[in-house]
Amino acid sequence: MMTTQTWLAGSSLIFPQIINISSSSSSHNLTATASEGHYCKSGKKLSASSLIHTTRGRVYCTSMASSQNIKPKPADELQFHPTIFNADRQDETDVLIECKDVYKSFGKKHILRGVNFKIKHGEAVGIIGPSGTGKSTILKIISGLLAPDKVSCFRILLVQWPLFISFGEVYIRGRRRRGLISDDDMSGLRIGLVFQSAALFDSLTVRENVGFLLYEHSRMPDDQIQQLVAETLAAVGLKDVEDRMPSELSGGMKKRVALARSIIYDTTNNTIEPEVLLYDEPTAGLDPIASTVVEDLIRSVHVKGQDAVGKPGKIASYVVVTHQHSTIKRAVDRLVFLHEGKVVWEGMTDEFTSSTNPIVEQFASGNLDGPIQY
Ligand SMILES: Nc1ncnc2c1ncn2[C@@H]1O[C@H](COP(=O)(O)OP(=O)(O)OP(=O)(O)O)[C@@H](O)[C@H]1O
Repeated sequence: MMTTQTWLAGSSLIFPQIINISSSSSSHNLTATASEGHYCKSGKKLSASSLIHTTRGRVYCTSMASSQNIKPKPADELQFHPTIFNADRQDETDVLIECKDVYKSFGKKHILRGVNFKIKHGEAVGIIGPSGTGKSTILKIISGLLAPDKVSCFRILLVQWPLFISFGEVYIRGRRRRGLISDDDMSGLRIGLVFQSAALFDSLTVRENVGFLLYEHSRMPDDQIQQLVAETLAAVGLKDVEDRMPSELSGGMKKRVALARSIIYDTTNNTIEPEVLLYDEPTAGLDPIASTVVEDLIRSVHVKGQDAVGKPGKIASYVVVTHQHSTIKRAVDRLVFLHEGKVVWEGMTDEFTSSTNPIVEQFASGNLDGPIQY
């Protein structure tokens, strides 16, 4: 088991906090643990009931929820520009992430059984499907927290020579990811994973939490980080909270701080890479209004949206795993439906409720009768 502050060989992702992640694939074991006994650069002891896997690049495993200071706009006032998905006119150069025949089993449980889909630049994609079908698992595989299984087909050629064919891969900008998290595989794209649960370092201030990556791994001077933290907090509708401790924040504020932490980046780095955010059930457990606020916040940090201070968002594409109809309608443009470990339907959000696919129809209506059986 890896403990906190562990550097993964050759990795390019940073995990300020990961909750309840575990994996035992290949040589990398990722397990969420408490961060007791670990210190950040400033010498402060990190305390949180969460794990930190810190590596050089960045996947931000943070949290997300209601942003109480941002008032939701009515849907008809929102200026979103959905990416038109047209299978016939797909431009492969726009593809940021591709899951190609991805398999994943946990022991004898075969969860993913050949998952195929692509995420293009500018897209806002929802992954939906029945419970336990592997939605969170595919997010963890995309972010590099879990490795897909290698499935080998044993074939006997006519000459009786065995041929092994391996498949099940994630491609990041057309390059196959090797192993779990690797610098080579991830260069050119930053991927953030935003967990539903709050996961701030209790012993650090809001400023230190949001600027964690920059304080630890950039050469930016402190005053520049301080300014960037303030700007990023303003982007998610928070002001004058930098010096507060997480215990002094409401639950919704904590989750906004976590979102700020997931979108901050080193502005002195010449190569500004596009960023993809993966949200795992960001509106689960929220009341309808709080859900709307979060859905708009997700839109606002996207390149096609505007943040709380009117600046265009920076997230190139995002993927949301959700069960909430409101989130499906408001926060994403295209849907990927997973069932029994495979993509059984893809379509635009407005096609979801009119689909005649029996699986989608049953899911959309909540009917007990149909192909989905619990
Ligand atoms: N690390 C793990 N070890 C063993 N089993 C796991 C692990 N991670 C996930 N699973 C199992 O894989 C299955 C799929 O889990 P996953 O969380 O991906 O489903 P999901 O579609 O996101 O479900 P839900 O909609 O209920 O959140 C579940 O049966 C789960 O128990």
